[in-house]
Amino acid sequence: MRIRTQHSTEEQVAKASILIEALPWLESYGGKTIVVKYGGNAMIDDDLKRAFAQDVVFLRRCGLRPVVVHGGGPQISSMLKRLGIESEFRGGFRVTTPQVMEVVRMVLTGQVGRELVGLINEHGPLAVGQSGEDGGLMVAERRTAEVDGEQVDLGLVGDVTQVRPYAVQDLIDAGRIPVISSVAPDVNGVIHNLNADTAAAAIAEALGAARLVALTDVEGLYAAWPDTSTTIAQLTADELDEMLPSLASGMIPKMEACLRAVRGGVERATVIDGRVKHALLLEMFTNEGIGTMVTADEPGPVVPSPVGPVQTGPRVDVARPS
Ligand SMILES: Nc1ncnc2c1ncn2[C@@H]1O[C@H](COP(=O)(O)OP(=O)(O)O)[C@@H](O)[C@H]1O
Ligand SMILES: CC(=O)N[C@@H](CCC(=O)OP(=O)(O)O)C(=O)O
Repeated sequence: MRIRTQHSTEEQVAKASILIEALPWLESYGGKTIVVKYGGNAMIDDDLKRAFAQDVVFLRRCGLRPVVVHGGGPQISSMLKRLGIESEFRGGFRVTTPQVMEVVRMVLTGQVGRELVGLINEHGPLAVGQSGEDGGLMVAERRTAEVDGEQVDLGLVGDVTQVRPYAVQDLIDAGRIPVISSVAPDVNGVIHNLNADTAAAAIAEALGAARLVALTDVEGLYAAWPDTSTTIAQLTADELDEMLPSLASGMIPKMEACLRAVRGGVERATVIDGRVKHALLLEMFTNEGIGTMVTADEPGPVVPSPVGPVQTGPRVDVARPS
């Protein structure tokens, strides 16, 4: 026998209304691909990592098609420190020598990716790890960064020029959750270090994802960083384009990635606070959402809608398998 704990009617209704608030969003996103970028700075707490894994599984079990693209900047920095290898960031990107590249590849694909796969798979055999190298997923091209008006060399840092999303699509179609690390070869097979936000945007675009959601360690995009009193809730691609030159450090690649995604056909790109437990569920299934949302220049209302992503034509070359 089990005695039922008594709750007030208000408590019961409050619980049910949370589920009911989620209903139109579940209907709207059912069957859609959602690319979630999990950043290194939001993945340093074990409790938060477990909650993140639960959220991703929740999306999949609700009929959405989540794909995780992960970073691991702090984890790379800590391994480099242990190995006594110097590294620096310029314009938000890590200057990557061949020696640093070996560590980046080892930490992202061999350590951070493995850990995320393990956490998701505590809920069932869902996650499959992939690097940008597997199945020729991404092709990189060496890039520079603008620092104080000048282009600086970053070493083996790449931008994404081509995505072959087929292996990822196969996994999604089979009910799996791809977990992708941000390294990729150039056309000569030389492995490059990709900023994970950049990789996530290119993959979201190539998959025709409805949403790109990037978890980070701030509330969203602050209007006048380093002042943190005002967080922008929503802005258009044009408004973001204007703000980009004034942005600092890690926000540069992150907001560039959001811009690229929405200009490439992703309906909305959002930066959310990964320090908040279950931030992903709050963003996906509540009316208010959290963080900063970037929309196309003439955004539709941010309400549940059964219409598919607006396709403005991919900026990355989506190669067909030969
Ligand atoms: N306008 C801004 N709004 C919010 N954060 C900013 C802004 N400009 C710079 N930042 C910095 O960018 C950081 C997020 O980028 P990054 O450290 O690369 O995150 P992640 O590891 O999650 O990819 C924040 O912690 C903050 O220090
Ligand atoms: C070129 C470049 O800077 N690459 C990043 C890759 C990892 C990453 O992007 O991790 P976060 O998402 O945790 O920042 C780096 O080496 O740190």
